[in-house]
Amino acid sequence: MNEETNIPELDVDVLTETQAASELARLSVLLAEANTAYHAEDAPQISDAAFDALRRRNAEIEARFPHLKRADSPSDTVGAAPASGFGKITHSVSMLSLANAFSDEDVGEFDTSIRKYLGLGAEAPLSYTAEPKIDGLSLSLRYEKGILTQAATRGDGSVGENVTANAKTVSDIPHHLEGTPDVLEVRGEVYMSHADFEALNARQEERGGKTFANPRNAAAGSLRQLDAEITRSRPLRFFAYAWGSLSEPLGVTQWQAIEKLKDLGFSTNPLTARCDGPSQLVKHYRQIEEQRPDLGYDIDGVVYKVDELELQARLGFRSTTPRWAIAHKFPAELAWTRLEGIDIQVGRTGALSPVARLAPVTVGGVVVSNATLHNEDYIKGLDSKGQEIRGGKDIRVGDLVQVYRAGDVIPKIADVDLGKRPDDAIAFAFPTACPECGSDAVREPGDAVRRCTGGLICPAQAVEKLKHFVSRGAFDIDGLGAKQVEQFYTDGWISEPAEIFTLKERFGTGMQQLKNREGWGDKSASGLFAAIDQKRKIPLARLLFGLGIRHVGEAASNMIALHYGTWDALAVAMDEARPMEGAAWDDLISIDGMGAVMAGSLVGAFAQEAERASIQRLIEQLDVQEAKQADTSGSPVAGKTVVFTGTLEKMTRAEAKARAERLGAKVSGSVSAKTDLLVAGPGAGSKAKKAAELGIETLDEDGWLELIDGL
Ligand SMILES: NC(=O)c1ccc[n+]([C@@H]2O[C@H](COP(=O)([O-])OP(=O)(O)OC[C@H]3O[C@@H](n4cnc5c(N)ncnc54)[C@H](O)[C@@H]3O)[C@@H](O)[C@H]2O)c1
Ligand SMILES: [Zn+2]
Repeated sequence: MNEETNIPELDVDVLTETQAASELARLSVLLAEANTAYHAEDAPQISDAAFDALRRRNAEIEARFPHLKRADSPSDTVGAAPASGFGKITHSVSMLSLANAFSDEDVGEFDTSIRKYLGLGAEAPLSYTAEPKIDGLSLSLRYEKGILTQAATRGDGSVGENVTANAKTVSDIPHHLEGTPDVLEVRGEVYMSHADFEALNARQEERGGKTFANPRNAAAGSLRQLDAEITRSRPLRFFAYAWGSLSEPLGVTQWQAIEKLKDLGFSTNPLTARCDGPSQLVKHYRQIEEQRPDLGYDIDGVVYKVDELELQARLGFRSTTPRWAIAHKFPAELAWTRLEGIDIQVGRTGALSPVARLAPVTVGGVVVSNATLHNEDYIKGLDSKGQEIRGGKDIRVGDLVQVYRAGDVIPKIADVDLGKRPDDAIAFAFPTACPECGSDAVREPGDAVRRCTGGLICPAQAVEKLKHFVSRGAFDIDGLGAKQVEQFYTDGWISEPAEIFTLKERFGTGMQQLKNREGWGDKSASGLFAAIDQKRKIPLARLLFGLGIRHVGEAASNMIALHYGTWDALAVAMDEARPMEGAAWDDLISIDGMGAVMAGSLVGAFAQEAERASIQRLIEQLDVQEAKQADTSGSPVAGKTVVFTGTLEKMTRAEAKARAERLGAKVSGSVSAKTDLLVAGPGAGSKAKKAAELGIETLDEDGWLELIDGL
């Protein structure tokens, strides 16, 4: 069981091949969704630790079943595709991620593997640079003849978002440079200081705007604004630490290049050092770790890079990371504090989530007063398999607990000090009734979570559902955010999504008073009605995502919408699939990325009478747009099954797949008799062999690009 996604997970070593394939499909969807939430929306839905665990699980399954590795494998992706709304910039040199080291031994191994790759003996000199890993987002700045012409985010590593106007508002980013090569692409990190972050959140809070979970999200959310004037009002900073295209080298070592960037007028990090080997690297790491609380900005590790640029060039890249660099991450941060209470929050799907209320404590420069307790077993000291965690120690109100935070969005409790437990502390009794509506809260077999059975009568579920309904990936109604729907709900004006669309007819002129209410600014009622009316016409995928059905995220909604096309077809199919067997069920399960859990949840939502009636009332207010595959007439690959293998040099796997799918092709992860075309880059192995055996047409990357040229 993944603690945060609450989905049962089988051990990797007992998976059958079929289970493994469906698990890889599921993980690719989950990870793609998490990546979009984190990188494209700057609003992570799960913690970094949960994300890293899913990614590791995916890698483990791929290692056991290499032939099942998907064309869109999350192991081969960086970040997320550029968000719509921004112009796109194709990077002349890819912007990649970094491999991680978690221990001193890992650093030793990093040095050893580099020596081995370069054929250097253990004693041969080999220097590195060591510098803080800034927790922000990377940005590439292009200067032509000294003038800043372009700024791009990393995006998916090969295509980023055009944020030129925004970057120009960052005080650390020069608009003109003297004495530069004709082409100079400077790369570095945009970040926000702790002080600016807190002031920004306080301001946002006052205005009823969006607040940010941490400085990284704030920096990313501020740079990635469609209106550069908003970026200008946000205090962003920039450290330069790398480069892309250059018409002339900046030096022969990393160190020289950074010095040169500094001379040109960029801020470079003052804690950068040159080190002679692993022991010096680790020593510098400890020094930086000590200074970390006083830096005033977030860092999450120290980056080591081979100093000689010629050696960097020889070492080159893996699919998503350079071989010549590694990020030595700081361990999870820990602090002890008193647990003052346990609150139960009720979510959109009725899940009762226990939250620890803590005596405020600073963990890594951030004041923490809440931590997640996951579920009732976790409080008891058990994991999802009924095995002991924390040595089986339960968590009680009054306990001294160890809080930990690993660059994480949500702090957790790592340990309990039984020696300091008050004599009168009693085991926590997890409620069996919903604290919000009093309905029974039940736990289905195999589910770690206890859920309120109140459904639509539960105010907590109703509010969370409404908040989700108006969220960015769903209806995204201008001027109607989480705060506003909550207020409408409390006032009794809106109790379900359909009522958003009948607000005007029910309250009409009475709503002029909005203006005078907190959080509404100058937004007039007529402006709000117009924004609501605009969203009556809604794409099927957004509608489906907006319904907030358990397990059905954005990516899944897209696929389901494309599969059924229209609302009517979808609704009929869900009714037919209700017995969870038969043709309609099989058809549902066949959708790429769909598992039995998601399918069951989807069918269940349509089968539940009150929920269905509520959905029906909503549909009557809407004009649901048909989801269509792009026009593929004239496409030579429409209807064909294509497999990509080997290294693609001009596009990422994800891009190749997306483009092929837009052209009407079906992209598969493995070669079979049904395959029509294999696109094989360098390093293509067993798949190319199999294709040759089966007599399947094979093209190299250039051949493929030529085939689809102009489409
Ligand atoms: N919570 C979630 O849902 C979620 C989703 C996706 C990713 N993540 C988290 O994001 C991280 C993965 O993101 P990533 O691929 O950007 O990798 P990363 O952040 O671990 O490392 C790569 C990045 O480090 C940055 N960097 C900072 N200082 C640097 C320096 N001095 N030199 C070189 N690079 C420097 C660069 O921007 C580079 O792109 C993980 O920690 C993961 O947990 C979380
Ligand atoms: Zn309830």
